[in-house]
Amino acid sequence: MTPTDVWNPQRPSGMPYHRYRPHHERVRVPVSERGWPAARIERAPLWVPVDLRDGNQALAEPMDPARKRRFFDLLVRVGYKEIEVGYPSASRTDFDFVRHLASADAGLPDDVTPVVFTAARPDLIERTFASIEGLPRAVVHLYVATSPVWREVVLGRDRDGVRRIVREAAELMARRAGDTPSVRFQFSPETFNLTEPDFVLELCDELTEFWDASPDRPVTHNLPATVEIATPNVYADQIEYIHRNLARRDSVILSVHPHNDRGTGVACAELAVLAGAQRVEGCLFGNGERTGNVDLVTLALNLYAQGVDPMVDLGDIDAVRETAEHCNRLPVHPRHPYAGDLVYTAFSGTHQDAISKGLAQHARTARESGVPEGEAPWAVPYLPIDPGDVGRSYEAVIRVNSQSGKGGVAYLLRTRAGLDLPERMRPDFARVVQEATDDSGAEATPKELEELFRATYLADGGVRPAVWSVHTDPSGAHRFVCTLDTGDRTADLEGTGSGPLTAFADALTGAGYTVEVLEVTDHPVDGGTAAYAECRVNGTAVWGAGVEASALAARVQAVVSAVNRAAAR
Ligand SMILES: CC(=O)SCCNC(=O)CCNC(=O)[C@H](O)C(C)(C)COP(=O)(O)OP(=O)(O)OC[C@H]1O[C@@H](n2cnc3c(N)ncnc32)[C@H](O)[C@@H]1OP(=O)(O)O
Ligand SMILES: CC(C)C(=O)C(=O)O
Repeated sequence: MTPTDVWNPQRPSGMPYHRYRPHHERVRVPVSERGWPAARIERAPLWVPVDLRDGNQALAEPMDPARKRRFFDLLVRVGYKEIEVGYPSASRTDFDFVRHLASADAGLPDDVTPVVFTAARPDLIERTFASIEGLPRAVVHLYVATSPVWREVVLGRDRDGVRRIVREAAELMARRAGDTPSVRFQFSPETFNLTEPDFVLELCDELTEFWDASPDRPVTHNLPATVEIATPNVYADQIEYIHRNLARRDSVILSVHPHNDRGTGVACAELAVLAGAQRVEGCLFGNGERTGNVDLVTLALNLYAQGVDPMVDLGDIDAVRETAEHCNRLPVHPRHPYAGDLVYTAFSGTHQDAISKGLAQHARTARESGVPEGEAPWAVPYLPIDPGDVGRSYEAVIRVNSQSGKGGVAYLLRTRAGLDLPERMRPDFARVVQEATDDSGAEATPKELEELFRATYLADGGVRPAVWSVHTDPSGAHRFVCTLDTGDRTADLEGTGSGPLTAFADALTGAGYTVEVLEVTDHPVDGGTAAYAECRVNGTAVWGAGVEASALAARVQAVVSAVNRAAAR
């Protein structure tokens, strides 16, 4: 046995992993300098949603015109300024949608530029230009796959052959656009991440030159991880290499288009921006081919959570999500970053404890510094952003089940039922909740928690002071006089003490209870007072509670509740 066998007992999987080649054997990235590891993202890149094209082409049921328009309006509302609106040569719906945007009554905002997508085929390019006639501005986006496997298997061309397709398409585009500045060009070497970097540079530089790009009319070179196959650092190296070596760099908008096959689309996009990308294409909530395009919502809110303006307004994330779900006919996962139903919810005890302490601290800090809670710096454990910032309420932040602890239970009782249990009482009620949720195996809603609290502490029990009064004599001593109903009989009792409760405890000795009041607190509630008392009853410490119209009645009731709970044990 080697030392490794001691701590790593894993054995060969038996799966045919040898069928796959690592990325570095397929593409060599000639990195000589690497700036991205130390870079920071200090401003948002230009986000370009491609939901209406790449997202749409991945749907079993592509969007109908009404859904397309609804999605487009959402994207405009959120604040996207360049939007890929379709593949007009591919379907009548897409063609008609672009024509619709070109019509006077479409209300295309002055600061929004539609992007239209085309393959490098003359008939498709012609149709694409026919679709944008009358649009005040547009980007025509040309794509051709460039990597060895796609060249050989799909296109049946070598590097020169692909260069010729690109060149001929570019010529036709330039002819159709004339020198109108309202049409700009975009090029995507599809499968960029699998392509030899020198070939990408060759194609991009040639187009920059041929289209005569300038800082006033830049060309967009968009470098897709069409199928994500390497770790994000590799993509970052690829992007940085192109960024450093592109010709006429100030006339090029360097864009990326990550997919998410390895589940690292977001990381690829972020590292690509560190590496020099200025524009990111993706889809809301990561819809798109296979495992999806990179998720633009996550990217924007990741920046937001770092104190960087995301330049899009996601303040009502549920409305954004509902529209995307409706248009795509696909649900967003409950655990989806920032937007899922459960992402601001804690079920587990220690998380709930930390969150409720954090929220209380946040409220205190805001109060003390005189700023609204929604403006105060955010530092609440387990919640990377304030749910309120994306339109989520705090109501669902803490939910109770059998894995919850006293902190979460107390938080819900306080915030949802107005009952602020003293710290030392919380474990007592948490045990009751634990038993109930262990039995049911289900979550306890705030309403159920309140009912459980009432059933545990406030229900009528064995003894009840039917009539009672407290008298204070001039020396300050208290006398408690009551008729105690014990269910099967009543007894007239009287006791004295330094306060009303000690006098009541003294009276209870007449009914056979030795009661010592150990701790009692109260606070106002709607229409009265809630009181909590810990009493030693016949030698056992027990908590009780009362909710009554007056503070004294609530305190007396809390002692009665403790006595009854002790008797029921
Ligand atoms: C990574 C991406 O997302 S790329 C975008 C993919 N999106 C779509 O395909 C959605 C819309 N597409 C369509 O509706 C259709 O594919 C159309 C209308 C564009 C073309 O349809 P068809 O003419 O029937 O061709 P088909 O769909 O079979 O595509 C295959 C052909 O396109 C060629 N092709 C693939 N990419 C390109 C390209 N970028 N430029 C030129 N030709 C291309 C293939 O080599 C193949 O040609 P071949 O038939 O000579 O072998
Ligand atoms: C062609 C580009 C933009 C694309 O959609 C991809 O590679 O996924």
